[in-house]
Amino acid sequence: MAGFRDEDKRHFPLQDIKSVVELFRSQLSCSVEPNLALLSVTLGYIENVLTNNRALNKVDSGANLEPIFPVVELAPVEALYHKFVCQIKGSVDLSQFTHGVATRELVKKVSDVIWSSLSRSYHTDRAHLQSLYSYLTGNRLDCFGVAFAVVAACQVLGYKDVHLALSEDHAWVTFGDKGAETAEVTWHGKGNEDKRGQPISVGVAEKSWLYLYGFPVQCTRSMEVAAMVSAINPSIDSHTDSIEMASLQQELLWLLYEMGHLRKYPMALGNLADLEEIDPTPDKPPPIQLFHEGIHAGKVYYNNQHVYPYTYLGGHYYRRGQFKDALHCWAQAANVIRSYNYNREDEEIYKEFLEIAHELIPNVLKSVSLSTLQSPALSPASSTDDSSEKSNGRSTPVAVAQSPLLNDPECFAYLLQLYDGICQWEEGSSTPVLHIGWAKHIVQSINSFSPQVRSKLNILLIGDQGEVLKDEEEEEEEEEEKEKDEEENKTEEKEETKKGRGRGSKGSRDRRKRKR
Ligand SMILES: FC(F)c1nnc(N2CCN(c3ncnc4sc(CC(F)(F)F)cc34)CC2)s1
Repeated sequence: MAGFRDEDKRHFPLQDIKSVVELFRSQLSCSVEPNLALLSVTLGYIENVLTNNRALNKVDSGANLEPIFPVVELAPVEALYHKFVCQIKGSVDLSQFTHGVATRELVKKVSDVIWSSLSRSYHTDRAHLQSLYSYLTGNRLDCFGVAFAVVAACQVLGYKDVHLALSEDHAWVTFGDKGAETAEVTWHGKGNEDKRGQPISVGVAEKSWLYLYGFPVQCTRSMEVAAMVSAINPSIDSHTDSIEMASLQQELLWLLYEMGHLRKYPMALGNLADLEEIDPTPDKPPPIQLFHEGIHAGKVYYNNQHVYPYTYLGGHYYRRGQFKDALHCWAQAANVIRSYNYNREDEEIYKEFLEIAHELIPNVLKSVSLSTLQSPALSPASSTDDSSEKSNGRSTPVAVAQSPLLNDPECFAYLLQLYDGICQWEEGSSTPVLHIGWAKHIVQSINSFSPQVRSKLNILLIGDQGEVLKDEEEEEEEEEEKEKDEEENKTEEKEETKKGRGRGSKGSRDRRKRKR
C-alpha cells in the first residue's frame, strides 16, 4: 500500500476546508481505492487542532483574529502514516497467511495487534478517539475506532475483501469470498465480554437490535470514508462545537452524497440532515428530503429493520413543533422494534424510546394544552361549547377539548402504536423492557386525549391480503344484533300484519356500516 500519490501531495499543505474536500475528492475519484489510514490521520490531525480548547484561548487572547484553520503540512501526516504501516507490517507475518482473501485467523491477528497496543486504561466513551490520529499519537480508540483501524490495517496489508459492517450501535468486519464471513473485532458497551474473532451469527439469531437481524450497513471503501467523516466529532466541550470542524464534516458529507456514497447509509444521511437543519447550505436539498432518503434506504436495502431513520425524522419534526408528524415517526420506529427481542446489549435503543415516551411526548402533550389555554380564541371564557361534558357528567378540561392534537384520533392511534410496538418488543424477550415508570407515562399520555377521541377509536384488522378482518368480539356483537333484529322484525311483522305494512331493521345496518 503506497502512501500519498503525487496528485494527492499537491493538495498539501492543507490551508482550509476546500483543500481538504479536494484531497478527499481526488482520493475518492481515482481508480485506486481511497487510502483509509491517510485520510483518517488527516481528519484526526485537523480535529485535534480545532477541538483542543487551547487553540480557542489563542484566538480569544489575540487582538487580531488569527486564522483558526490549521495549516496541515504533508510531512507530519506521512510520518504518522508510515508509523502505522511499519507497526502493522512489523506485527503480522504475512508468510503465515494465504494471499488473496483474508482468513478468520488473519482478521483476529490484526484485531489483536490493534487491541494489544491500546493504552492500559482510559475512558473509552470520550470524544475524539475515533481516528488513527488518536491511535498513533495516544494509543487510544473507542469501539468504532478499533473496528475502523482493523479495516484500515487490512487495507495496508493488501486485503481488499475486509470491510466494515455497521449496525446502529456496533461495528464488526466482513471478509472472504463475497464478504460472506463476519467477525467481531472490537468490544461493545460496558461490562460485556468482547467476542473478538467470533462470527456475529449468535447476535443475529437471537433477534437483537444490535445486529439488525442480519441487515447491517455493509461498507465499500468509499462508505468506509463516509463512516470516518460521520464519526468526525466537532465538539470542543459539552457546550461548544468547532464551527470549522462541523463545516468540514458537512462539506465532506455533501461530497460523498453527490458521489452516491451515502445512498445505502441511513445514519450518514441523518447526520448530514441534522447539520443542514442547524446551518443550511445554499442550493442543496432540504433536511426533510435527506431524512426521507434515509427512511427509503432503510426500506429498500435493509428490510426496514433500522430504527434510527424514523427517530432522526421524528426529532426533526419535534424540534419544529410538527407534533403529529413526530408522533407518526415514533409510531413507525416502534413498528420496527416490535420485530426484535430485547437483549441486554440493546440499551441504546431502549434509551431512545425511553426519552421519546418519558420526555418528548409529555412535552408535546404539555405544550399543546398550554397553547390552547394561551390563545385568546380558545381561552375558557369564550368557549360556549358544552361538548366537553363527558357521558358520566365529569367535564373535560377546556385545554383538551380545544386542542386539535388531543382531539385527533390519528394522533391517539400513533400513541397506541408506539406503546404497542414497545410491548411487542418485550414479548418473548430474555430481558424485560417496561417497568412501573412506563405505566405512569402510558396512563398520563392516554388520559391527555379527549374522551370523545378515545371512544371514536376503531381498530381495523387488515388481513395479509389487505382484506378487513373482524375480531371475535365484533362477530359476537353482530350475531347478537342479528338475533335482536330478527326478534324485532318478528314483533313488527306481527304488528304490521295487524296494520298491513312491513320494513327492514335500519339501526343495526347503520351501526355495521359505521363499524366498517
Ligand atoms: F435517530 C436519531 F435520534 C439519531 N441521532 N444521532 C444518531 N446517531 C449519530 C451517529 N451514529 C452513527 N452515524 C454514522 N455511522 C454510525 S456507525 C454506528 C455504530 C458504531 F459506532 F459503529 F458502533 C453509529 C453511527 C449513531 C447514531 S441516531
